[in-house]
Amino acid sequence: MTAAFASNGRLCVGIDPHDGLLAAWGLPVSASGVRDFGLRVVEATTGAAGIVKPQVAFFERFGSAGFAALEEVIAAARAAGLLVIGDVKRGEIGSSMPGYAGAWLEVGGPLEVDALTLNPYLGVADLADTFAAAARVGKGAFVLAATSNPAGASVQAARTADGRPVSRRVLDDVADWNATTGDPFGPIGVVIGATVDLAAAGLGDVARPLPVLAPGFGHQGADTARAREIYGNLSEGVIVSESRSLLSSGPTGIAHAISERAAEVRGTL
Ligand SMILES: O=C(O)c1cc(=O)[nH]c(=O)n1[C@@H]1O[C@H](COP(=O)(O)O)[C@@H](O)[C@H]1O
Repeated sequence: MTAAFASNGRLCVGIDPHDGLLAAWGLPVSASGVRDFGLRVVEATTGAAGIVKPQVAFFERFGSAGFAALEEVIAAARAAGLLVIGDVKRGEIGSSMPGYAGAWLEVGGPLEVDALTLNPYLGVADLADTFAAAARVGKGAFVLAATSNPAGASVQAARTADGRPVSRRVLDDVADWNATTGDPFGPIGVVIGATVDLAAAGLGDVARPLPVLAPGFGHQGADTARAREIYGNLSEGVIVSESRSLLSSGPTGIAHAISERAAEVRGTL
């Protein structure tokens, strides 16, 4: 992860082709529209930032044509040297997880990404084989711990039997798993929204560093300039992720917007 930060930086550009953005970019709300949108974002990111995160939901809605579009976008990003985080938010009982691991982590597979987002609602232990599958091929995953949406706290701030909030238990389980690999700083990270009050979520005093995918900046209200202040101890692992705040610059303005934000992230983190 340290090497990835050095080569690809710590700004992640979200590829979220909302209907309104497609219209603003002069693209149809269709599989070809999301394909062209994704390819243009990849082109704009190349040379300006090093990580992209396609939001699979916006592709999946077009069925097989949407997945074909996503395959093209992922392939173009990887060919350009960008790291790709598949925002798929998958999570299943352990016996079904190999299906997802095969889909997103298999080397040479059509949807191969460098890391994917995982939902721990069925228990972090049932994700462990997927963590191992990722680690074996030099990939990673980000497990939802404290999400940026206000509704998330209703579950994530609840206390587990030992008194820890769910969000803290998820983070601790991920950090414990990383420790077994001999590389405590990854390969598995957590998602913590920048809109979250870390102290209230039981995350204010984490002593072990780990990768943190950090959405919630820009459109959802958090200020990128405050990233270090928001994440405190966890700042060393933070990847700032922004979608609409960059994508709304339009096809002609986005490359410049990404460059500026990347410089801001470098200066802040
Ligand atoms: O896993 C994510 O990326 C994610 C987690 C979270 O807690 N909050 C969150 O907004 N996201 C994703 O990050 C993106 C945020 O987009 P913007 O609000 O437009 O920057 C969306 O694709 C969300 O699904």
